[in-house]
Amino acid sequence: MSTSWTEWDHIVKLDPDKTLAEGETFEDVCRTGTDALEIGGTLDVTTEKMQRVIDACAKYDVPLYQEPSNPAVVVDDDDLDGYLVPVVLNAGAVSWITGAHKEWVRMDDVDWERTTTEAYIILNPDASVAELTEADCDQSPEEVAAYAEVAEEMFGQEIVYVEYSGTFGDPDVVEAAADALDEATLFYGGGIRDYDSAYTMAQHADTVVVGDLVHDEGCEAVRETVEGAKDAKKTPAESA
Ligand SMILES: CC(C)=CCC/C(C)=C/CC/C(C)=C/CC/C(C)=C/COP(=O)(O)OP(=O)(O)O
Ligand SMILES: O=P(O)(O)OC[C@@H](O)CO
Ligand SMILES: [Mg+2]
Repeated sequence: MSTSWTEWDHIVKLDPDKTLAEGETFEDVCRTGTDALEIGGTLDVTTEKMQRVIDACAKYDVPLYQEPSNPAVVVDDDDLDGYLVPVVLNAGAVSWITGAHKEWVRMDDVDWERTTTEAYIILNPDASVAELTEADCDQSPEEVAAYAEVAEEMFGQEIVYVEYSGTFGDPDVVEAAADALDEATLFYGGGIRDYDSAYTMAQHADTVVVGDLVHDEGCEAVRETVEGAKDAKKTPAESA
């Protein structure tokens, strides 16, 4: 499968259960300068809502990935570049580590060419995804680094995702995860709402994920986070 995420600095995560900011369209979202769209949310996602977002984004030139929160919402659609499937390393309920995946393989003819996993480490205990998966969010930077190494070296995962959904996380934790990784791509998501927060996390993470902001504030705010993420990747010579 393609590994285009190795080139991404910024992702917009669209929640099919949420509306866009007033007066904005999916075309506006696609034109923010983000490198890819991920479609997914924890609560109240259906295939119909998923399909609506895929159809609205398909004609623009931005990579489009589904991030299914359970096997029942996976949409089979050629307009998708692929599927990024969470595996929650610090889940309390084992179903979110392998059980849901086993059921998915039983019920679907999985398109492995277009499927890869994201090794989630969930760190905001107040997020619905933490509640759902009964994640143990009490993790030191060293423990998060160890999870990241397990993902890469033991399970061969290509993407590690430090997830603080809904709140801005600890940059030291993200730095520890980054230091633990060799080849895998590090995603960071949670509470990125402006240039500075994007810049700070993109100094450590390979890719920052912006979710709620697109729904709450809209595309102008998202564009600033794209700039922050891109600027953090510039070499000193480029920034001069
Ligand atoms: C095997 C298949 C196909 C799916 C299972 C995939 C797994 C393990 C999912 C568990 C974790 C999960 C629900 C991930 C979704 C990622 C996500 C959108 C997290 C952010 O959600 P929140 O921000 O907490 O939720 P809301 O914004 O909906 O409140
Ligand atoms: O909604 P926010 O807080 O931006 O989080 C983004 C993403 O990591 C959620 O899965
Ligand atoms: Mg959310």
